[in-house]
Amino acid sequence: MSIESPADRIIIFDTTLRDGEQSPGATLNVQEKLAIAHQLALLGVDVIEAGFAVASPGDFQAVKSIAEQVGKPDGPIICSLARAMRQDIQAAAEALKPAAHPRIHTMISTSDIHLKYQLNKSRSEVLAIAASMIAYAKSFVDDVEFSPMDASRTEPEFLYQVLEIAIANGATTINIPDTVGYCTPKEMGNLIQGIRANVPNIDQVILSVHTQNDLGLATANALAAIEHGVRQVECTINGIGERAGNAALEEIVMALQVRKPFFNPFFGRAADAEAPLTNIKTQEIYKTSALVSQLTGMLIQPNKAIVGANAFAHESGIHQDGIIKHRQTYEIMEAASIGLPENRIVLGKHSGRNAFRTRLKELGFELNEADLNKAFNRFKEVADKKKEMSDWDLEAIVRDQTQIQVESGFQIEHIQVICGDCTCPTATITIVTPDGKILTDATVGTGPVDAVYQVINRLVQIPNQLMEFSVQSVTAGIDALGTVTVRVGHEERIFSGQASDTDIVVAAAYAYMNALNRLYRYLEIQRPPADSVLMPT
Ligand SMILES: CC(=O)SCCNC(=O)CCNC(=O)[C@H](O)C(C)(C)COP(=O)(O)OP(=O)(O)OC[C@H]1O[C@@H](n2cnc3c(N)ncnc32)[C@H](O)[C@@H]1OP(=O)(O)O
Ligand SMILES: CC(C)C(=O)C(=O)O
Repeated sequence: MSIESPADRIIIFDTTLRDGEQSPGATLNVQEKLAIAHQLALLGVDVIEAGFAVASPGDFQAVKSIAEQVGKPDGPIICSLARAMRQDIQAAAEALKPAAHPRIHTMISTSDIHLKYQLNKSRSEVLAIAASMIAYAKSFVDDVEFSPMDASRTEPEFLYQVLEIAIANGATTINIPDTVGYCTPKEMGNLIQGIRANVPNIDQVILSVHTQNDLGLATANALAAIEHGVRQVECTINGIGERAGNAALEEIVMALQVRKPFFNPFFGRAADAEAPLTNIKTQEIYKTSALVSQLTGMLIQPNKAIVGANAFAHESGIHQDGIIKHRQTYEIMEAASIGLPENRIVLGKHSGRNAFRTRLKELGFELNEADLNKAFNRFKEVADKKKEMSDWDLEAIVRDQTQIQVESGFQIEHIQVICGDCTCPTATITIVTPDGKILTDATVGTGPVDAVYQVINRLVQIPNQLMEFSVQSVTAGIDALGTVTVRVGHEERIFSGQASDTDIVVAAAYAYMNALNRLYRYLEIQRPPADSVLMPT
């Protein structure tokens, strides 16, 4: 893809795989990052920030694989973050080599508080580093983005000076981060206005904004920046990211779509102009959101704008009355516009493979034969226990069955649990180890889940701490599928796992095993063979 006339629309820079992955516990492996990157390309994002190549061998490999497999000539720009340091820029350039459109995103702090306490550098030193490192990045790629970190708390005159030097040394995108989510929308507008008025040549580069959500203002700040001339926004799916997260892609995109007549004049268009303000295929939003939530284990709060379970639900009588009479009395957008499946009942235990495949296709899932068979077998098992199968159930089944399996992990063979108010909860579990051994053990616990987790721990023997456990019902009704999400900690890292079943104790066992398999895989990569050098030195 190319960005020929950035003034005409908003460039969507997705940083789910970089800033989003900085959410505690959202660690993704390379295959998971690739799956999300493919979906982001389908969604139509312009730029994918695939990671921070120097951060770890895994991040380097993820950027490289995404550059190879998603960074096609007609695909998005693939970007890696790099501190304003030679080793970071070299790692980014190396990992991005296979991309048709590579971008290096380099950054250095500019606020006095960061200079004094973190970098221990003077303003003139920071100016010199920014100039030389942007020029260095430019020696590898044409497309260089520069971020003055903590820009919103930087003294404006110094910020203007840094940006002027960044442009003079070849930056093609200037990104303004509100790193600690401190700005209000009015201040953000003034900041952008000040930059546009005081930085020479600023209109020759793409002006971008990166807003954090510490005060819940990330989307509002991004929209305020757009009103003042910013043409790229950095955002993440479901708003995940460091601390309280980033501006949510789906909120910005839908605000620009639903309120197009309001935003059009800021692009020099007539209020009723029809062309979209982004390249996003909004019907892919729901699917992307669900995939990111599943793979990161970051649940979506039910009242989350656009993608929350309640976002299109009408509970109260007066609202329902209005909706029945005329939808738009209480709805400003249609669920279908974000690709939300309608809760229609379509299939049951007597349905065949053809109807199953057709319905999945309508829901946007194109499965290969092996995945289709796995999902169909599971569908039949669930349909035996559950009278009505909704689109939501089908989706949970497909995601469960086709989720990226951690290679060489532990598999649960059988699980049996006895519990009740006059018995000691007891779990018996058989697993297959990565090297093919079959092991069985049993124990009692304070409750069925405790018993199951104790047995799994005894069988798997990977030290870990259960940090979070949650159960969500996929649909209403006593026979609903339950989705269990767990997070386990090991030293400084957190790993998540998810699984669905009509029996939530079974779902809990599989979710825990999924998380432990991720931890197991992580521990395996910590011991790479001596000849595997992933990062340039
Ligand atoms: C606002 C943001 O989201 S920025 C992105 C944040 N993301 C991450 O940090 C995730 C990935 N990070 C990492 O894996 C590690 O922090 C690494 C690999 C980058 C660096 O690891 P380490 O070398 O162990 O350094 P550590 O993380 O302890 O400290 C950061 C160092 O970078 C320096 N630094 C921070 N930002 C910059 C910058 N933009 N340019 C140059 N140096 C910088 C700090 O001053 C500190 O250096 P010091 O140790 O000499 O004081
Ligand atoms: C790297 C920059 C853009 C960042 O994430 C921030 O400042 O929050």
